[in-house]
Amino acid sequence: MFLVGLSGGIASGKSTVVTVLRELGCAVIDADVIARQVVQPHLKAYQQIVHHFGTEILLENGEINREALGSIIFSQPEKRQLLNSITHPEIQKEMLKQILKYFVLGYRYVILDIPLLFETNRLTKFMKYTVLVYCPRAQLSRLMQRDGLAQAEAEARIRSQLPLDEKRRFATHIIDNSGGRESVPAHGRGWSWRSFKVLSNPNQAGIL
Ligand SMILES: CC(C)(COP(=O)(O)OP(=O)(O)OC[C@H]1O[C@@H](n2cnc3c(N)ncnc32)[C@H](O)[C@@H]1O)[C@@H](O)C(=O)NCCC(=O)NCCS
Ligand SMILES: Nc1ncnc2c1ncn2[C@@H]1O[C@H](COP(=O)(O)OP(=O)(O)OP(=O)(O)O)[C@@H](O)[C@H]1O
Repeated sequence: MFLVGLSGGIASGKSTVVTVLRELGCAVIDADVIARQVVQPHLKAYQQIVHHFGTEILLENGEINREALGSIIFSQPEKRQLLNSITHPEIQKEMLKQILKYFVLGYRYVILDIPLLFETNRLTKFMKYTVLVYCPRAQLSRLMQRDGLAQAEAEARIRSQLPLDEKRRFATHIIDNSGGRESVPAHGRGWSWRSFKVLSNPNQAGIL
């Protein structure tokens, strides 16, 4: 079995690409989904977050207030580092379990959607390919629109990650997601594999 790492900047279109890959029958493991699961009340990461960030970052029902935690960690690098050190080991353990599940099910390729793949560089050595979803020009406006953020907040989130052009140097394959939805042929929810332009794909058939 081969692992394929899929990454990109915040709001560059990873989930949109993943929707299409899932429709094509690919096995996809989503780190953002797992990141939500591992901070459910009373799990280890939850307890550590409350210990370090205080009960002010909790909602009334005891769950983590993601908006409040986000506004702390995207503006304070040392707090971001702290949150990463709490959550990443738990996320990686759960990813490993899911990889094993797909291995047992007989999948030849498993796609790992990991926003911080290139920042957490040590994971890339396990990947057969690394794919970057790339859309530098539209990223800021898509992020502001999707999350209802002011420009300064959206820019802080983008700055909390490696610049797209640096990530680009590490990726074996690049998917250009600059094209708008209107350029996409009517299909399903409006997306198809043809929506995206693969810029460098020596082995595209191998991925799919
Ligand atoms: C800060 C949190 C609470 C914000 O939650 P929210 O629901 O608003 O955003 P969501 O989780 O959907 O993440 C959206 C995007 O933000 C970016 N992002 C998330 N965490 C980080 C981080 N620690 N550093 C840089 N970018 C990040 C990613 O591009 C991600 O796709 C949440 O992202 C979190 O718990 N992050 C720490 C865990 C983590 O590193 N997740 C990324 C996957 S490994
Ligand atoms: N080609 C496109 N044309 C227009 N809008 C797009 C395109 N691709 C994605 N979007 C929109 O941009 C926003 C960000 O896309 P998406 O959520 O897929 O990004 P992401 O990389 O998964 O984000 P995150 O890092 O926050 O998880 C969404 O609102 C999505 O609908």
